[in-house]
Amino acid sequence: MSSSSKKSPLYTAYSGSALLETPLLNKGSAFTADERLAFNLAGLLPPRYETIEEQVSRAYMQYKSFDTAINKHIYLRAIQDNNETLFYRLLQQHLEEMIPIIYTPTVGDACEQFSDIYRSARGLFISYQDRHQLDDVLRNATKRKVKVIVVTDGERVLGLGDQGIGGMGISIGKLSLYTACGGISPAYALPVMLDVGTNNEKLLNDPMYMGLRQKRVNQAEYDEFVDLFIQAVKRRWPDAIIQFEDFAQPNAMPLLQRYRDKICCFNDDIQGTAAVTVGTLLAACRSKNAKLSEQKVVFVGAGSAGCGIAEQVISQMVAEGISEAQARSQIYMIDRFGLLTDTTPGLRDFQQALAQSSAAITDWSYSSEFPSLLDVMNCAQPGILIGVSGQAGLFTEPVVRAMKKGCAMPIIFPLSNPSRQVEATPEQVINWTEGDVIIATGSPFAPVAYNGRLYPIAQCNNSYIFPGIGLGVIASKARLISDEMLREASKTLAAASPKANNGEGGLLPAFTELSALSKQIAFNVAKVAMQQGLALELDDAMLQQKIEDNFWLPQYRHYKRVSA
Ligand SMILES: NC(=O)c1ccc[n+]([C@@H]2O[C@H](COP(=O)([O-])OP(=O)(O)OC[C@H]3O[C@@H](n4cnc5c(N)ncnc54)[C@H](O)[C@@H]3O)[C@@H](O)[C@H]2O)c1
Ligand SMILES: O=C(O)C[C@H](O)C(=O)O
Ligand SMILES: [Mg+2]
Repeated sequence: MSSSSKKSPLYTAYSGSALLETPLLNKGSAFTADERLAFNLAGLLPPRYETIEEQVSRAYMQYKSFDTAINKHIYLRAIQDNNETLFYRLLQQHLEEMIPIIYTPTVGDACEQFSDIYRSARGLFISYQDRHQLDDVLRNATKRKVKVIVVTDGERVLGLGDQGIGGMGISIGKLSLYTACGGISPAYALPVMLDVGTNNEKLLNDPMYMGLRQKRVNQAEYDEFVDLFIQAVKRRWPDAIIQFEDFAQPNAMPLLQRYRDKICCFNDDIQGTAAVTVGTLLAACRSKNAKLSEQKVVFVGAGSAGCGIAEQVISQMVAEGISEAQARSQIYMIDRFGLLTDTTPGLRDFQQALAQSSAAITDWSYSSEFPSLLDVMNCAQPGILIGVSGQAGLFTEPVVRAMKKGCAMPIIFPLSNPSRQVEATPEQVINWTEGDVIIATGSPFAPVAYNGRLYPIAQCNNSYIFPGIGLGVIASKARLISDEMLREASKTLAAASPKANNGEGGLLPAFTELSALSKQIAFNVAKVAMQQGLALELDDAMLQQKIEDNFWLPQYRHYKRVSA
């Protein structure tokens, strides 16, 4: 790849130090002699003209000099805030090495330490106090033509609970993947943090904490604020995709239900997670010649992710030919107090439809009020176990061994993030099942050597889904994101599984394949959107062309000057 793209020149009114301080435009030492003259840069840069490849070499050398993941993260974020093209070029060249640094697990530390490691502004911090001037706030965004917004209120960041303003780290991380893996130009990507306070006492008492120093506002105030935000976005960027990220359980589903038919939005933790998990389950079932509809599925954590996945699993089982009632009878949701049944008090409405009938478990033996995870393993003998509890260590040795007794090749997905919240490590699961297991985790884990075999560990993370959905929506100008579009993303992912296709290799494609996979997801998802009348009518060649045209690559463009 050359360091300057063949694209037409970009006209800009910026010059001098303002140009160097604009991360979307800054090329640093790669500004050519002509550009340095035209843009008043003489003397502001070391004299040697460098290619982007040379800049990447230096940046990588510096990156390597940091020995902790968080310091590497801070370093990469500094490059992002200084020169976005260089940041994405560096990432493109070292994707597998750097994704765990800009995304899970390190992004979890970055959220927890957000105020301590804060260096410079990015995105929009919209506090409750700004609620009557939201149009002004949105007008201040450095990005003018926003197409994707990742918004959080920081109340449930990964499995780390309420991180207040630190949630901004996750919005930034998700959008970095939109660009690195889905080709969405960084010029179109806006991270947003809605600061309504925090209930995290540690943060409230931390003198460094940069967010509103108050408890979270009450529900009525919250709902009104979020609605004002959504309406302001609709006025400013009517076609933008809004991705809800890491909202806590009481708000995640209600917000999705309130807005999903009105604006182009989705909840990543409910729908993105469901899409990636069903896709990975389909691949896992196919690789052992089984059908998903034949399986009993146990979830540990009946929250946004667990219930979102469970509903999609049920849809998939029905699509395979069993009745909905039968499919529901094969789902076991376990939360803090054990199995959810129709006698469990205080269930949320989205949990109720997933509760087991107490009549179905009358012949089970268990000692507490509701069956525990171990009871469910012994009595239901499931083929699939999914962890989305955010609680480390819940898949204990007795639990995994009990599961193995009832199933020759269990499918076990401890999906909680970041790595330290995982329900069991891959190494433990492989040891306790004597290697007869299909495993995927939410955060990255190194391959595990067991009995002379090396087990690659698939990362079942919604990052396989959202970049492609975003690209497909942008290319086809889809108005909404439907369940059918998400199901299509699952199918596309499952079809790309090396293990299911060839009997060996990873359960999911490597992250280095993500750009190609995202284009495929974009294409298939856009076709479904068109069939549903939700998008532009394009023939296949035109759609393909739109996807390519919208796929931004980290290459410098030539600049020409316009007068201010
Ligand atoms: N891999 C992925 O792509 C992915 C996507 C989304 C969420 N997640 C992870 O899943 C976890 C949960 O996310 P969520 O959005 O569903 O959160 P959530 O808060 O909505 O749900 C978590 C649920 O776990 C339950 N729980 C807590 N302790 C438990 C215990 N000891 N036993 C059983 N259940 C228990 C809680 O009561 C809650 O209902 C997080 O760690 C998150 O990082 C992973
Ligand atoms: O952020 C991730 O890595 C996945 C998911 O959205 C989560 O909340 O854990
Ligand atoms: Mg999330």
